[in-house]
Amino acid sequence: MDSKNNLIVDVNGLVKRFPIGFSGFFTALKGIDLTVSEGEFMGLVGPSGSGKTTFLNIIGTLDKPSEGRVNVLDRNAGNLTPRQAAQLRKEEMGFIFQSFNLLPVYTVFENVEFPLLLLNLSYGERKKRVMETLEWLGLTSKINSRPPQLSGGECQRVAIARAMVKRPKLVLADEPTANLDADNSHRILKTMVKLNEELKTCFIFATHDEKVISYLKRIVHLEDGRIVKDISRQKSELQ
Ligand SMILES: Nc1ncnc2c1ncn2[C@@H]1O[C@H](COP(=O)(O)OP(=O)(O)OP(=O)(O)O)[C@@H](O)[C@H]1O
Repeated sequence: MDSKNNLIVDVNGLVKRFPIGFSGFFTALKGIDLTVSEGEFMGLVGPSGSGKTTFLNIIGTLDKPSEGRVNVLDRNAGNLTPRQAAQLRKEEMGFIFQSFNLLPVYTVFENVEFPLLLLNLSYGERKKRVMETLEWLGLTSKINSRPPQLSGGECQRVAIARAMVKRPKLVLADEPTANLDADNSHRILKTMVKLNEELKTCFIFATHDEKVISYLKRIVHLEDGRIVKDISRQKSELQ
């Protein structure tokens, strides 16, 4: 099989510079090469300021490379117009953030349904997908609750449901356990492993949380804007 066919992310010579002051630049990513294949469960790991979020944002088409080629889901991310990037995100990617980003006045059902409204599916199809996804996440009894009535762990499970409901090939998760206690962290991580294994969804994390790291099948270490180690692990080495 041609391995190019199942690449979700293909990055070559990525450099990211941010303008600072009047004429200066800060170089956050200093020449990154990386490929990620379908169904991986991997993380960008490294100290604060090493470039994890910057890299994740570029993979997620939320920011553009300064130099280099970044292919995501067979598109050249550097050449997408804002409209094309938004289309790619809404159709093929899921995002999970540390702050959950749920809509507080809407119910759990409505929060999870939201990405499907952007895809013009019928109500019947939306309802079927939302209910199925809430069942995977163990949230069926909470469909009519609103985020302020939920615990942090439940809110993050709603956020995972919202990211998964359109069955994206790629989910990007930036410090998804930062606001959770240890029990809830393990619970949502186990859920994500299960979704990765059953649906073959590719997960890319940005994290320095040891709990998250203990579940990763591949760890890409960043230091000062460069990849310094890329380690794949056997199932027996994982949580
Ligand atoms: N918009 C920006 N303008 C200037 N510098 C930036 C900008 N965004 C990020 N940086 C700098 O780029 C470097 C990498 O930041 P990034 O947020 O990617 O790190 P990180 O590894 O995710 O850190 P953390 O774990 O603390 O979230 C940091 O030194 C940061 O200050």
